[in-house]
Amino acid sequence: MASVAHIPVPRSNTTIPVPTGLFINNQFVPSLDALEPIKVYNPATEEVLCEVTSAGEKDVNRAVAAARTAFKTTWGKNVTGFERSRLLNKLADLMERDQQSLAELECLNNGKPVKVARDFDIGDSVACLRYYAGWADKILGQTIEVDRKTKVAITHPEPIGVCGQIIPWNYPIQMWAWKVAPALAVGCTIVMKPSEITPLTALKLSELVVEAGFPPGVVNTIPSLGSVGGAAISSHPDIDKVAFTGSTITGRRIMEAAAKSNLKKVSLELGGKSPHIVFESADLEQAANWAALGILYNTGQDCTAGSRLYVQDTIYEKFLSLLAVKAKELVIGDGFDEQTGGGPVVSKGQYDRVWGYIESGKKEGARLLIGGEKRSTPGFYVDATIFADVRPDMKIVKEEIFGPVLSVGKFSTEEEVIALANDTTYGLAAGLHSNDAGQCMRVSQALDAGTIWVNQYNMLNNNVPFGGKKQSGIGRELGSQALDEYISTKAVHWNYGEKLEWPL
Ligand SMILES: NC(=O)C1=CN([C@@H]2O[C@H](COP(=O)(O)OP(=O)(O)OC[C@H]3O[C@@H](n4cnc5c(N)ncnc54)[C@H](O)[C@@H]3O)[C@@H](O)[C@H]2O)C=CC1
Ligand code: BAL
Repeated sequence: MASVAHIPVPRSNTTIPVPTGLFINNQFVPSLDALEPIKVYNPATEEVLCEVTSAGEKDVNRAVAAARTAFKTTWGKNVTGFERSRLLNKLADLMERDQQSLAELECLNNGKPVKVARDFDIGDSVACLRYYAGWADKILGQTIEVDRKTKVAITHPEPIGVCGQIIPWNYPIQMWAWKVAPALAVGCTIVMKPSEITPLTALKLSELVVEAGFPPGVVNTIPSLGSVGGAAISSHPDIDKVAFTGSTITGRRIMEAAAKSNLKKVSLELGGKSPHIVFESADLEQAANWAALGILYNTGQDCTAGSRLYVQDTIYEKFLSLLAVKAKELVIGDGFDEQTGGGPVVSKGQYDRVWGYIESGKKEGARLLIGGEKRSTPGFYVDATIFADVRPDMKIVKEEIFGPVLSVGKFSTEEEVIALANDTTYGLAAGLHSNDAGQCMRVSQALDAGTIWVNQYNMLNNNVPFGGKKQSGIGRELGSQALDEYISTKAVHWNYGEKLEWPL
């Protein structure tokens, strides 16, 4: 029996018990590989919260074997859509029941405020589970006419099999839900590798998987280092599909490993450097709110962060003043205070990385509008930082920072800003603000990204597909499109009348 860590909850006398073993076959078990445990930190205090078991290659093999057995026996094609739907709805109910303690744990491990984790990440995740519960008994095949008299073809949308799911640290619960819900809805089994930086809520959710009544082996959770467990999943010969969210460099490695092993199906949700455009006709007050949200939500640790802002020259200085005020209004601090809107960045590594970019912006001559000063108190906090008058060749304009650091540039014409916006290897998202409907339509058509927001930013819905173009990814999450990522379509050609004349 593996152990349980009791994590103290600030401002209360309570603790949250978190199982720290590997979750395989509905049990928390010790590692077969006996690797160094993973130290898990609180980014608000820089202190260690607990240690969790780190899976090695033997553990990955054991989790895959459990998932394969479940796929062949209790899950896969052996369970009805009605039952998959019932279990997903039950899991959603349990997540909703535990939303406060899950939000507290997410805050302690990831840094995001409890209010944000509870009302947005978990609220959206519960809805995501329910959305895919709704799909589970509606995964339909087709009857395809072949010649009307002697033959017909039937398609069966079958679950693809055992899925490796590798998720990042910026939305630990939400990325879990985005991956797990469509996979379970179609009948796949799962080997889930949470980020080694934020494994706690995935372990806690594993308890809910048992309580909901999922059979052993359907969902397995194995915290591990990316270079160990993540690499073993990507190259595993008995995993049929890998779904990943994270950096473009790791996405490339996963695709390479998939190609070199068993050609498993791959879906990738990768980085971005998303442009956000404000035209002179826009409601400037509203555009400033959305621009602040676009870069500050989740402390900028968002693949869709609107990190390149382009403002029309006629309103440039006025808009910058407005934006500076809005950005300073967001309270970044104690995540257990319900007034707090933003937390620290997730880790020392991420903190150093973001400060490296801030220093580079200063060195390359961008005008520092607000922020750019380190706090002297503990915690990986980075205050809202805005650089104006940036040039396209600056590092802060070209590279994903994943922090609350905005680069603002000026443009004069629609054509000019479309060219600036599309001048990137990424293609995840883009936003524009304008009061001219024709311009909204023209520009949203011209922007080269998987998601375009018009007069808003960063709003996603469970029933709308999400994913990237160019080097921002392959495949789609959310919406009915996400189901396709987990389906292998079988075509049955049926002859009920043709006699074959032989030889030909
Ligand atoms: N698109 C997104 O949502 C995310 C983007 N990023 C970007 O990546 C930068 C670096 O963050 P990292 O934590 O290093 O991202 P990462 O892409 O390395 O980590 C994401 C996940 O991939 C796993 N991983 C790492 N190496 C692997 C490998 N060789 N094979 C399989 N899985 C592997 C990690 O363990 C984690 O679960 C961030 O600053 C940000 O720019 C990071 C996290 C999420
Ligand atoms: N905001 C979409 C999910 C992500 O950042 O990974």
